[in-house]
Amino acid sequence: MTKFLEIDALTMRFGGLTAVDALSFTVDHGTIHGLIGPNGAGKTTTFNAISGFYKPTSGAVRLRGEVISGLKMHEVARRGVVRTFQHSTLFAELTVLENALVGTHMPFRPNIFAAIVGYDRHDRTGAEARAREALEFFNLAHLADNRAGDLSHGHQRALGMAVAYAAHPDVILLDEPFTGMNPEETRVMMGLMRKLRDDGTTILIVEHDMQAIMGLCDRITCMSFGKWLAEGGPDHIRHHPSVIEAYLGGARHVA
Ligand SMILES: Nc1ncnc2c1ncn2[C@@H]1O[C@H](COP(=O)(O)OP(=O)(O)OP(=O)(O)O)[C@@H](O)[C@H]1O
Repeated sequence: MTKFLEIDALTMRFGGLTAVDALSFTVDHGTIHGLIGPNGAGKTTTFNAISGFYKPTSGAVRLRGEVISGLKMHEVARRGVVRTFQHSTLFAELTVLENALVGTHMPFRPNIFAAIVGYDRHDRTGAEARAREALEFFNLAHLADNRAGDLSHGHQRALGMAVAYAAHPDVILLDEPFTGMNPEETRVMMGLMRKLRDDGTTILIVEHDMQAIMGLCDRITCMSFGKWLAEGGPDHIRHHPSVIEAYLGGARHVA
């Protein structure tokens, strides 16, 4: 059977440093899959290679058997894999709805301003319906006309996901979505992610908040020094001796 999202012997070198070293794992359709590991393990680099931000030194990423590694970011997005960034990439001066509109055109136009002004009324109507649907999905519809920069931190992160969702992706890559969130915002965000998964979107998530990862993920891959270290459900990973050792070496605790 064709694997859904397959990372196959992915390797990424920066000069003499091998940040990701022949990493292989598979993300199943309709799951929340966590990618964890101590600082510097290579998680963000892996994300960047999957999303098209980096071209891997060797190895491949395949979606439903089709190679997507080495493509440009918007080409990867067009094939259904969209990422959010560690830090907010919203347009603070634009409204919430306008930000979501940018998302509807993410797979098609790298030029974001064209997304707002550069297409005919028919296109805009369809795009606006999709943008409003995304806001509805993330409980942001009542804030559509607010300036994105005026939203609370939690709402801004939800809007970041709505922008990604507006592109109707098959896979959303989330890079540290809980950073800077209070427990209530984290709880709400976890609910939104489950809703997204139950709606059929596959999620690959990098996150340091172990409690959130353990409570959220169907499956977890742990990497260390660029290499695959362990994989399994939260209970398997939580008690895995190599995982515990890797984290203790980095003075962190596994929840
Ligand atoms: N553009 C780059 N040029 C050179 N080295 C890099 C580059 N990006 C990452 N690295 C190095 O690759 C290694 C892996 O970094 P990466 O950011 O992927 O790890 P990480 O697991 O995401 O870490 P963290 O949890 O701290 O975010 C590190 O040693 C880092 O210094």
